[in-house]
Amino acid sequence: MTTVQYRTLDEAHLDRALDHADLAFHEKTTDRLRKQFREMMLRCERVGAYDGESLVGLSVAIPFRMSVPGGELPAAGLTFVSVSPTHRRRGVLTGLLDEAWRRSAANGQPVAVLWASQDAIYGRFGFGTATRAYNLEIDSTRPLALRVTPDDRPLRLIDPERAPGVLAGLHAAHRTERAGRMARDDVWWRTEVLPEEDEHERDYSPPRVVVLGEEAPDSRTGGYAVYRTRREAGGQAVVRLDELEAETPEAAAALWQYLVAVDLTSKVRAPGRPLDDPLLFMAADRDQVRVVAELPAMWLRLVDPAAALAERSWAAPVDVVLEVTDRTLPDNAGRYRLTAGPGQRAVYRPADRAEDPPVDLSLDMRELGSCYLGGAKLCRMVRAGLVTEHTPGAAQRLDDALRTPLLPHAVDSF
Ligand SMILES: CC(=O)SCCNC(=O)CCNC(=O)[C@H](O)C(C)(C)COP(=O)(O)OP(=O)(O)OC[C@H]1O[C@@H](n2cnc3c(N)ncnc32)[C@H](O)[C@@H]1OP(=O)(O)O
Repeated sequence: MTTVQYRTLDEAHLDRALDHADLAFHEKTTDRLRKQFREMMLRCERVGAYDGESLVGLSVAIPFRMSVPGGELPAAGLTFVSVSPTHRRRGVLTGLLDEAWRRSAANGQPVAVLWASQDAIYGRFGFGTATRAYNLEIDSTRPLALRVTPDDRPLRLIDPERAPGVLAGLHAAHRTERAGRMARDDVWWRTEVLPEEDEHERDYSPPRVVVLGEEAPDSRTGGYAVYRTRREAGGQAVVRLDELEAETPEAAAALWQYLVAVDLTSKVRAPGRPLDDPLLFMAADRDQVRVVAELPAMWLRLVDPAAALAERSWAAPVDVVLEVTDRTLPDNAGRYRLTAGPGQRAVYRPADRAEDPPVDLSLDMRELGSCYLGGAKLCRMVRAGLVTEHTPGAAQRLDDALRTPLLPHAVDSF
């Protein structure tokens, strides 16, 4: 019987780690990507699971700053989570995540986030689906019919090399409008948003970047879209939208109409859009703009719930006692009183005082993680039997307090 040890993945083992990840994810990573991943991993927390000298498991945590309602906080973005096929279902993932929690706490990251390869894996570890997304398809064989008059400023195609400098201002200004969005540095723009070749769909064109309006000194353009195209079997091409940001509804309308009007194309695919994408409301003909899938997007785990809850804003006053289960971080389980309100920093503390009222809601940490960014509703979880309401109206009161004007939306997958 061997014992697996968890320790920082040595810099000298980066290539072994990438071979291991290729094995687990059935990939053959190109030399260009290997170089990029090595550089990325050097900036991250890296945990290796070692059986003797063999690397049998890996997890990497990217240090993010993530928007939450009313602000932002440090988050650990887990990726490259993988266990060798020879060591699966022996608790290695469990060991890797235990180590990840310790490191998140040490690094002052009250939440961990990830994109799951399979829906069934992470709920048991206290992760809940915190953002969901629509995949949209637009019929572009005809002009896009909209109920909003598009901004008539000129559109410019710019060189992707220059794009980070031109787009970053608008992206940064709009990022905190929705919870779940990451701050980007120049490296992230170049390697994750604008790489020459798309890592997952290699037959798409290089990125095209279209910008609305004149170039402003503060790089706050009226809006921009990043997209790629691919010729389909029948001869026509498809436009795949990667990102669209706009100052105003009119600016968004101009960019959507541009994408639909690209010649020799018959469809715009817009994966990963927010569930309240303004396009869904401004479209004059919803037969032309169709939701083809709704998917879980980013998962979130409250590692330090008190710190995380204190960092977000609240839409209404709330004072509830929660009975929380947390199988994988048992120190977070128990009875807690949450007191919060507009303009007030939330207090989340053990409900162990004589004056504390009885439990209002019983739930698992997974459900609290789903609700944290304002995306999921406790009332619906009560109806689904996932949350028990002991005090009538308590779930609605907590939902009212957690509510955000726009739904959370994660753009950067990792
Ligand atoms: C954020 C990301 O990087 S997502 C990518 C995740 N990685 C992959 O999909 C790569 C291929 N798969 C793997 O590497 C591994 O199978 C992993 C990482 C998914 C699981 O690793 P393991 O070491 O086998 O998991 P471990 O033994 O700790 O399992 C813990 C629990 O999760 C369950 N579990 C593990 N994987 C799965 C799965 N794919 N589906 C359902 N349940 C699972 C186990 O049954 C176990 O349940 P239990 O606590 O009730 O006994």
